[in-house]
Amino acid sequence: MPFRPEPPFTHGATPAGPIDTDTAVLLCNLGTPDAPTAPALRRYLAQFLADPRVVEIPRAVWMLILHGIILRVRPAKSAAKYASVWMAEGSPLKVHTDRQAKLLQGVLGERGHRVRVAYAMRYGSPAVADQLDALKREGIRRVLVLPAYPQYSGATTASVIDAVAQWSLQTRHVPEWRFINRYHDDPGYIQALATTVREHWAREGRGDRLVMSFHGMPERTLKLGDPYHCECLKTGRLLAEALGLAADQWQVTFQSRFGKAKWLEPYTEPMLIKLARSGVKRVDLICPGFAADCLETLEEINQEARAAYLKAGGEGFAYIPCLNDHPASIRLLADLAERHLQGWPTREAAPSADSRALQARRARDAGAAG
Ligand SMILES: C=CC1=C(C)c2cc3[nH]c(cc4nc(cc5[nH]c(cc1n2)c(C)c5CCC(=O)O)C(CCC(=O)O)=C4C)c(C)c3C=C
Ligand SMILES: [Fe+2]
Ligand SMILES: [Fe+2]
Repeated sequence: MPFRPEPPFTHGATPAGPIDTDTAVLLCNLGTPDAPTAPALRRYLAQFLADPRVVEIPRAVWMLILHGIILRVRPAKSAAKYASVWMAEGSPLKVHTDRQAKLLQGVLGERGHRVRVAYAMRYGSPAVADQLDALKREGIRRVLVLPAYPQYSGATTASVIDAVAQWSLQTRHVPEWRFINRYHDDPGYIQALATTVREHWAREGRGDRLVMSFHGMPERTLKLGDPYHCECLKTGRLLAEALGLAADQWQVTFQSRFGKAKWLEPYTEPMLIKLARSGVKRVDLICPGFAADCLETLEEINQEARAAYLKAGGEGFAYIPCLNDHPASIRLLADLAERHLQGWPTREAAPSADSRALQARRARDAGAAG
């Protein structure tokens, strides 16, 4: 198999990127369509839903269902939903992730680290492989991969690792890698979530119940050993503890069911309807598993689930936004990165071509004198 062409290599040359460094942090999120249109959705869903990490049913059967039914029906429906949350600069997921990467670059710089921060999307653009190619062209030799998933799952975190591994398979000179697999119980993450809840309460008042809604997964993945469910529950418990909530003041639910199989329960929307019918008048809803607002939070929760709760008799529904570019969120990402960068020379100035040449001359002179 031919390898990707290597960028030209010159001994002693300084890295060619905007920062004189050979270390990068690659922030990776799920991905999103390029436009809120049926053709863009078809391209995006075809890539996303063909990932064997995402849909674990026999390939041949699934490809028939995917291409024969899902990609004919779903793109138009999903495009209309995306259109309802699209921002002037693009898809919310991409806009927030882009901002996170830029702010993270700034904070790590302020903390004295010379690192290049870039972001990539697992599906769609900017693709993981394209970003890794670009980083290599800038002279990057070490990459810390930070999947923007606090809770590990095979469908998300491991799929990002697959994309990096796939690129590695086609690359001659592979960088040094580090991966952050999870941060679901990281004190900084829990505190960042607690801060956004408290700020929300201070601004808008407090509901009767805090519902923590996580993206779902097929239930069988739990039985097959995926740690996702346990990590969601732990995040929920730690957040409730940080906020001093009693057992009847919070609960964890799972949203975004896809397909007909049983997914992790309780499902968010039916639970909200149940709460409304049982007399819980005001709920606050947070989605702790999403590092950035996206279709699943802005449309499915803040539009559809809100409407279902109010229709069932609820009187107040407050959606608490994802961490996005909140200062506590960027601090969290910087703390995570800093911890995992340890031992890599990000605090040393990368030697310039001149200083390397000087060192070489001194070594030569010392050799000649001795
Ligand atoms: C946060 C963690 C996520 C897990 C776990 C996850 C699993 C998962 N998702 C699907 C199917 C779909 N998800 C879709 C959107 C979507 N999913 C996540 C995150 C997780 N998914 C995000 C952040 C988003 C939003 C992307 C955006 O552009 O805003 C969609 C596409 C939208 C739609 O057509 O409804 C699908 C489909 C499966 C099958 C799965 C686990 C097996
Ligand atoms: Fe999803
Ligand atoms: Fe959804």
